[in-house]
Amino acid sequence: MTSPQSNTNRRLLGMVWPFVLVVVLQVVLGVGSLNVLSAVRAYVGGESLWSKGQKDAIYYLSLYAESHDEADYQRYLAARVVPLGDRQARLALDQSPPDLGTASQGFLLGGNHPADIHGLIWLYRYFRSTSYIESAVQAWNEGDRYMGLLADVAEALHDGITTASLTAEQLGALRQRIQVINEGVTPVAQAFTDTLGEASRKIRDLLLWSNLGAAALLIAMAVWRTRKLIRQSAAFERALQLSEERFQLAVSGSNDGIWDWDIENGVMYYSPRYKELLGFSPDELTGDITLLADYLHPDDYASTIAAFNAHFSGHPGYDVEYRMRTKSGSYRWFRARGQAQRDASGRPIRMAGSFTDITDRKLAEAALSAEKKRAQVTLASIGDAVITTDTSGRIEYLNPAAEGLIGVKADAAHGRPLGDLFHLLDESSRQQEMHPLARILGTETGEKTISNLLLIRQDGSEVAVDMIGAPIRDSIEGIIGVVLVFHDMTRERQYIASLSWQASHDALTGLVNRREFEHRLKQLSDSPRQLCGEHSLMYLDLDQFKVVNDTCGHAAGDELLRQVCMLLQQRLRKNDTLARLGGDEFGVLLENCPPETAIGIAETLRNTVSDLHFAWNGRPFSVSVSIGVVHIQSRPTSLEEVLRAADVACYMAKEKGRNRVQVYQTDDSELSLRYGEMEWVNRIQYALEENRFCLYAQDIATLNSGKPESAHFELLIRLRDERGELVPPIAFIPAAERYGLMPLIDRWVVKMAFATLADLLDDEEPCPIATCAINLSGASIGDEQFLGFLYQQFKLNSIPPSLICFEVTETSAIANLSSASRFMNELRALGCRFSLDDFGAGMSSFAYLKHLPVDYLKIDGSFVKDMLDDPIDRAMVEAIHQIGHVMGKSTIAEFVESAAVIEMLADIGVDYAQGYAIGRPQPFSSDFLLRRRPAAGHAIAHQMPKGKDVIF
Ligand SMILES: Nc1nc2c(ncn2[C@@H]2O[C@H](COP(=O)(O)OP(=O)(O)OP(=O)(O)O)[C@@H](O)[C@H]2O)c(=O)[nH]1
Repeated sequence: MTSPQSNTNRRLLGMVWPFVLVVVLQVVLGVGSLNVLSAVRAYVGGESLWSKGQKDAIYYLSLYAESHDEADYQRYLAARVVPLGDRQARLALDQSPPDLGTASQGFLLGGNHPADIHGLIWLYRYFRSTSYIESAVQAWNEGDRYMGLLADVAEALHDGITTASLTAEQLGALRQRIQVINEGVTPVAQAFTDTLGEASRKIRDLLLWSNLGAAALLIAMAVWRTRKLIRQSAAFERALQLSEERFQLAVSGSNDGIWDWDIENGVMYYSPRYKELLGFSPDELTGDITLLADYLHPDDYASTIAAFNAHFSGHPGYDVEYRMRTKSGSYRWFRARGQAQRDASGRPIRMAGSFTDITDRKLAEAALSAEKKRAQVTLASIGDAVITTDTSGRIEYLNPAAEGLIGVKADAAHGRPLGDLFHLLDESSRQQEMHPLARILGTETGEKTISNLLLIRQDGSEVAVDMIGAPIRDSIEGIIGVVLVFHDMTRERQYIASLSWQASHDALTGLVNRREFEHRLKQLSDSPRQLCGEHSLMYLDLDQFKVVNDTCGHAAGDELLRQVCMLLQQRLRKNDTLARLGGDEFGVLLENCPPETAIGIAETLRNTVSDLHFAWNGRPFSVSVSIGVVHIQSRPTSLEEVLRAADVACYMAKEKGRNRVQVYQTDDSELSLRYGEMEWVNRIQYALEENRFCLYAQDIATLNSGKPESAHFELLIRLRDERGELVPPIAFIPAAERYGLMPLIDRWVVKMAFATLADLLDDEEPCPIATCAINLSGASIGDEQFLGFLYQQFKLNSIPPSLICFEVTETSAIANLSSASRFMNELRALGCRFSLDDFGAGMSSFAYLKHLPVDYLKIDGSFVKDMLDDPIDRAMVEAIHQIGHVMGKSTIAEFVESAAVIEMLADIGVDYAQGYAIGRPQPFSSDFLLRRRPAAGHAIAHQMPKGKDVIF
């Protein structure tokens, strides 16, 4: 790996090498020039010595020729050493190869400075053939030739002198020759000098120009290189700018912040976007790396520092997610990524990176994770078995319900093919089912619901299941597996069986219920057997059953019902159907049973019940049953008719004193009457729909003053029949009571009465009414919904409750004693009053009276009517009045038809009287009410209850 330093050096070298080259060239040129000049100078100096040596040699030889002094000759020899040395050097250099040692010696002999020897040799060797040097060498050669001639002369002269053989002429000739040589050598020496001088100048000029040229080249190169560098720098700057722009674009496009940490100097740079992400402006948030610690979420501190340390110690890349506090104080999630720059020793010196807001991603991840957890918890907690497989059918996941269903733990099942763990059969055919995957992946939508399967486990045990399968798809690979959901149907099957049992049976007794009974009866009447068979239907109703309930509670009643059922069942044939039709009513269907046998069986059943010794908590009860019998074959009729006939027959049995069997006879007039009663059901319903009921009011007078109290009256209902004739209540009330229509009639009465009263009360005149008495049936009192209806009506019409007195019959109040007294107490708390109608008719009355919170006792008309003639009736009236008074209740006598009766009642002290002698019933309307407006100053003040909104 190359270090950044060596990279820098290489780049620097790449930039400056041309300069280095030129400088080196310049230096080489300079050094060469100096050498050349130095050598030229040495040659000039040498030549001077050479020339002087020549001249000295000629001079001393001329002197010797005259003086013949050996010393002069020796001087001549010494003087000629320099030219001879130079000659030796030249000749040594002219050899091939040159003899450099001899040449050096020669130059030294030539008197040259040893430091110049190298330059002399170098110049001669390499510039020998250049024109000026060559000319100089020619002159040097020529000079040496003269020195050779001089040597010949010197030798002859010395020989002649030393041998004294020399003649004057010879001497003269020799002197002449010396003179010639001197004359010949002088121009040569001059030429040598000139040539060298010229060469020296030329070389200097040459070197000068060379150096100038080199300098010019250097400048040119410097200019060229600088321009190139400037161009490169501009291009580099452009590229840098472009890169910076791209970087900025990328950064702003990525929406990331940037941080740059100069580790060595501890300086931290945060980009404006970085600061913006934390909610700061660009000139806020300055500081070093410690700033991170201030804003970092305490829980993320350790992991962030660990990531830094890991990266510094060699882990590639720094990538960490943490929460940071923003300027507003809230925390957001960020992802910081970075890379450290290191020095040659690997020590981090700088670190920079990006800073991304990942809060949304984190929230999405958290939501996804919560979703996943929810899905996992859901899968773990749902009752259905969920199995997922890959596309080859190998199991990937089982939820706990699936583990339970197939009897294999998820770990053991993982990776195994489905077929290893269980297989599926069609429940009815027990044929092997196609592999679920093949069925799911074979369909177009991929979803498949298969019901009625049997899942066969590894151990062979079976479970009834329904299966829903669907492919699992992802957005890349398409189908990646299959999910199978198995619903264990075992409980459903049991539940359905139980439901169907419950739908057709009575839970208390286990007998078939009314629905099933009617179904069987219908099947029988529809079947061909009907034609050839004789069947009978019985309707059984226990006598005074509610006495058991009222005195010992419902548990006792239930037990009695169970015991009666058991006994009845024992007395019936196997194919007979005994059903509980409701309450204490039972039905028996006797198939293929002649009338006489049926009557016999009915008697047996009656006797069985009356023989039952039922006791609860030691208290014995005598139990009996009334039975109505219908022979079905006797008159082919509809199912409803048969049932109604049996009901009517049973009713007649009750009417005749109970504990008896009554056979339905079509010509029985009593039965026909009851039967006709049923006709009223439809007529009443139509009358309600068509609003054909109307109200009459009958005055009730106070007997204290002997005058009727105009503002006290009882409302009486009438029905206008289809032909417009008035029908008295006695004609339809029994039917309405028996067939459950009284609550409807009561509601109609209350609505109509309240609306009429409201009209009058709207009037600003004083209220004329003291008491408006309204009859309520037994079915309505004690009914919570009816109570709610009354509250609503009071509120809707703003009727003061103290205006209303509800009349209930003694029998209906006693029949539902506890709920009736609760009902009365609630309304009395509101301000309403109650009177007990037909009092005395029941004669169990007095016992119950103290439990009933009534204000008035209405003495039954049967006692009042004949009291003038019948002392017993009179005594009854007196008794009722006295007991009523003792209990704080006012008394009202009904059926008062004469003034004598009024007088007698007044004598007894009875408080109020009602009857024809007081006033006949009149249509109830505003006129009726206005006629009863009291004299001024006698207006009746009725209080609306406090907080009536709350109460109503
Ligand atoms: N213990 C108990 N009582 C029930 C059940 N269903 C209805 N009853 C009561 O059975 C009684 C039926 O009374 P009725 O048949 O109207 O009157 P009764 O007292 O039998 O008098 P008669 O039929 O006129 O002889 C009512 O008091 C009901 O509340 C039940 O499942 N268990």
